[in-house]
Amino acid sequence: MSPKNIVILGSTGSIGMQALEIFRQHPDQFRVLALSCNSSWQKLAEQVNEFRPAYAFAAQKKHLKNLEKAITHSETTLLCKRSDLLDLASLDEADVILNSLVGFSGFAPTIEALRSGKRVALANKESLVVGGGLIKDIIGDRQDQLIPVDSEHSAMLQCLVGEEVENVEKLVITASGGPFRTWTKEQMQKITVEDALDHPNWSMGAKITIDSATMMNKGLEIIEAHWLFDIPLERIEAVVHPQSIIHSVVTFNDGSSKAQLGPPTMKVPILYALTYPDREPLEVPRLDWQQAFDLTFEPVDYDRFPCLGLALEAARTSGLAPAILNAANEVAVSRFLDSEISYITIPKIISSCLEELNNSATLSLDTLKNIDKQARDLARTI
Ligand SMILES: NC(=O)C1=CN([C@@H]2O[C@H](COP(=O)(O)OP(=O)(O)OC[C@H]3O[C@@H](n4cnc5c(N)ncnc54)[C@H](OP(=O)(O)O)[C@@H]3O)[C@@H](O)[C@H]2O)C=CC1
Ligand SMILES: CC(=O)[C@@H](O)[C@H](O)COP(=O)(O)O
Ligand SMILES: [Mn+2]
Repeated sequence: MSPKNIVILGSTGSIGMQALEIFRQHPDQFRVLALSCNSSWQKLAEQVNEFRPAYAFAAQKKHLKNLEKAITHSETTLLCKRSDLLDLASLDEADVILNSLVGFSGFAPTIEALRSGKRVALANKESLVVGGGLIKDIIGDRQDQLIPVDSEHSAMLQCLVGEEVENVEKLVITASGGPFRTWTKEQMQKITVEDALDHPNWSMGAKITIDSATMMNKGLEIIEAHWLFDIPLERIEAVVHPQSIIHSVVTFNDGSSKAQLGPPTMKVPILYALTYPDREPLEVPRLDWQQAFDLTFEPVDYDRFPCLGLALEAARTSGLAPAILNAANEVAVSRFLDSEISYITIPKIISSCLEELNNSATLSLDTLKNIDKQARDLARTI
């Protein structure tokens, strides 16, 4: 079989780099067609020198000269215009677009890739949060155009293979509970950036790590599951599972439940999304069933983690509310990472934006870009 041509949008991030590690294990199966970064030009240059893609994109133009100098061959065309990123998302030669951009920056590339008929391996959950309805309209019944990379959604997809969605009673999405699972409200007043970046089970980019610490991540993931699997919000529930070994559970209408398990590594869901519906061998740790280990479960505490409730409320409101939630969250997380606001201020900013901004409009790329900007501007001032 000829190798699959892969475009990685966000190759210098946590998901992008893990995808490249997989390609090192499978050099005959994947060909890197394009890579991209925002500002990490040195990392991108190293990747370009190793994988020799046809294209490389840096979102920040000021780094283009440095990038050019650091690249040791002439096989790669360097790009930096915003529209170039959209062109990469719809390259004729591409078999799969791995969207591992973070935040709203990943939304337009998802739309562009899907509109041009490409298969998207989607790590960028924010795409479905802000514009799930729009995305569903584009793909129609071509469900296999959009394959989740997110570990819980990959787990659900693996449980759903061979099943009818009509027979699904409930999706149970597991949450590690993050670094503050056992902290009291009083302790949570004094959370530092370092505390919040210390995820117990996963090593990820800064934004999603803070989302896990506030449990906004689970709210975003419930919305993501709702659009991916066409299951009403009230039939999706979160449960805290501190070991992150069961990645999610699907319960069927005959009372049977299926779960997908494995030690926490994103390489499994990344590879599955790139090869779906097939599987390929992968060198990652296995569960050792001869060693005793505990799998425990706890209910979610909506009082200590208000971001989760805000996400569900925005999802129920629908319209532009999830896009407002997302933009306000991105700004609040970035301000927290810059030590400008405290951890407990994050949900307050999001809540104010949801209250103050008008959430009714027809969903389109333009209305979503417009509300994203409005919510960001407001969130910066609170
Ligand atoms: N990491 C994980 O284990 C998991 C991640 N996800 C999801 O995957 C997505 C990526 O996460 P993760 O890899 O952790 O994120 P990272 O922050 O590690 O990487 C993000 C990537 O996007 C690039 N980027 C950031 N902003 C822009 C922009 N404005 N324009 C163009 N490129 C940009 C970054 O470039 P640069 O390096 O130059 O900044 C980097 O390549 C997120 O949506 C996250 O929620 C889902 C499940 C697990
Ligand atoms: C690895 C992955 O998919 C993350 O989204 C992870 O789930 C984050 O951990 P939490 O369960 O703490 O949100
Ligand atoms: Mn996840």
